[in-house]
Amino acid sequence: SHGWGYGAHNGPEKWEEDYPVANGPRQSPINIVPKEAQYDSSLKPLKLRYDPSNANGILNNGHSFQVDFVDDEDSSTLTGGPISGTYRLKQFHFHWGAGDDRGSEHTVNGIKFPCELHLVHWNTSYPSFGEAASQPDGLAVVGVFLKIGAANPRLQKVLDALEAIKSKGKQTTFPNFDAKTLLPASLDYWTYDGSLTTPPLLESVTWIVLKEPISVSPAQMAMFRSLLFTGEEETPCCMADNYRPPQPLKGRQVRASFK
Ligand SMILES: CN[C@@H]1CN(c2cccc(OC)c2)S(=O)(=O)c2sc(S(N)(=O)=O)cc21
Ligand SMILES: [Zn+2]
Repeated sequence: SHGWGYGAHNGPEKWEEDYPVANGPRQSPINIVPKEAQYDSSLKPLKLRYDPSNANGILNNGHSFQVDFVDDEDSSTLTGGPISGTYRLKQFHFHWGAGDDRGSEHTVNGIKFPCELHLVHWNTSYPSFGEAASQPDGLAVVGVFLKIGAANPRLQKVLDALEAIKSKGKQTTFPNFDAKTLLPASLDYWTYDGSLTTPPLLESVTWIVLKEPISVSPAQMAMFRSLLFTGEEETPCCMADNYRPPQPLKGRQVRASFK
């Protein structure tokens, strides 16, 4: 089937054909220009409380891989920051490049990072994730940049699971993982109103992009790139360059939690 993807025939330039919201007023990702971000002293500190026992499984969904969390209680939550109420952690996943010069979705002053982590949360004022995903304040995604440096031992635990989910549709159990260990020391962030960066591109995301990156080594980047977009029966195609480029700001304001 001609599902969406990141290739020449089904990639980001083609998504508008099936998802016209691709040209909407609050699309993501964007290029962040720190000098143009407005410091907002009313922004609260981010509060991320994750219970490692909520970690459930790890899945190759053919676009990225995601670690899914049990989200039927308020045990792994995001509160504070730019949002009001309580949002539950549903999954985290990554976007990365075939080379270290690209891979992130958000950029900073036009700079691309080799990888970007997204922690997806949904607003518990709605009855379910699916309901929340269609509301303007339904989702909150925390974005964390990865930059080339020393090997990241906390990330390694995730990467060690990838050989079991090499091809599309494969999944395995992934118990007892503390997603907080993937966060940098500083929770300073930029925030703006945006969308999912993959189809269905719903304009329901409050983006919270952390200023401080975490490290990843070249060998660890190679492990991301060892995954396949393709299923076991198909001609193998390495999973990489699974990022949407920055979208027009269309008058939106980016706020900073820090001076
Ligand atoms: C494939 N899309 C990912 C999976 N999801 C998904 C799956 C089905 C329906 C749906 O919307 C109703 C969303 S998701 O909401 O967990 C997210 S968030 C997100 S990102 N890059 O903007 O952080 C990518 C995806
Ligand atoms: Zn993402």
